[in-house]
Amino acid sequence: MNEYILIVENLTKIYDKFQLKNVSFKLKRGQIMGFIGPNGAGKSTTIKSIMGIIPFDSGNILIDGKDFQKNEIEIKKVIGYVGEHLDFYEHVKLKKIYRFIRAFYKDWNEDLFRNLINRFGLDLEKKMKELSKGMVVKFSLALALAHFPKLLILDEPTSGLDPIVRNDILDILKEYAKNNCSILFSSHITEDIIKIADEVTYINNGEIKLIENKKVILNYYFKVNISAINRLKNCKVIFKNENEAIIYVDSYTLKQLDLLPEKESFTKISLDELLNFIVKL
Ligand SMILES: Nc1ncnc2c1ncn2[C@@H]1O[C@H](COP(=O)(O)OP(=O)(O)OP(=O)(O)O)[C@@H](O)[C@H]1O
Repeated sequence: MNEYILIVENLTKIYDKFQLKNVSFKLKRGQIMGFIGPNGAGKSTTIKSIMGIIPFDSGNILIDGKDFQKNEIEIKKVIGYVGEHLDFYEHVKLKKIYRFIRAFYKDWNEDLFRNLINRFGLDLEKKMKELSKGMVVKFSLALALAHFPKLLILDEPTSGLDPIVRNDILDILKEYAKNNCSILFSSHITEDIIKIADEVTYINNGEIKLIENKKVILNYYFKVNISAINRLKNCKVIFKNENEAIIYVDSYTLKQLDLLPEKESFTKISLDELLNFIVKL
């Protein structure tokens, strides 16, 4: 079995005023990847290309070891997707929508679906237009999870939701990933990514800028004054601008640095600060 549930290789999509440029990344089975980027960075374009919602110009997408374009119907059965705009039919009851979607999946687990509906406090007799935004996301998530997909792809699922609903959703996602399932999760809300992601991928202007383990960023990435770089051997420069650099310092070097005055000018960096740094490069 392929170690990676999702491989994106050199994905290119050309719009008049925007391009996805050779986007490549890999998602391991059982891992959660946070896909971070500012507005207009190309997150949705990447996700829609992976999902086959929009055609792309070049590149390869392998899901569960298979070429997506050649095996689209088969592959869609192992993916769950919650998109950015959840425009279901407003006047239709949830029970009608779910029965319609259920018919597409031979692996549909009715007990799991009912459990999620109860846990989320949803009423299947309600019409879509009667749901709050949080309820719509929860309903979409229940639909996406009920056929127990190997890969769950979520495009900004928590944006615009209050912290209580967001936490509910993040808890469900964490539980789901424990069963060796994988999640690709785009968000502006780095707080959510900190809570659940294993890996973090940064995108800006249609280009992947960084792919890194979240704990590595939080523990071993530092912001330093540019003047300190030359004096710091064994430190890998990740990004730099005129005044500052983001460096990676391994744990051995970190211990040595404790003895040096330079350590004073080291600051740990949050996922948000790193995004700001990348955007301003
Ligand atoms: N159908 C389209 N035709 C032309 N340009 C498009 C189209 N769809 C998206 N774009 C452009 O592609 C760029 C990337 O958009 P995309 O929706 O992928 O960004 P995003 O990172 O998901 O942003 P956000 O966080 O705001 O949702 C934007 O500049 C957008 O205007």
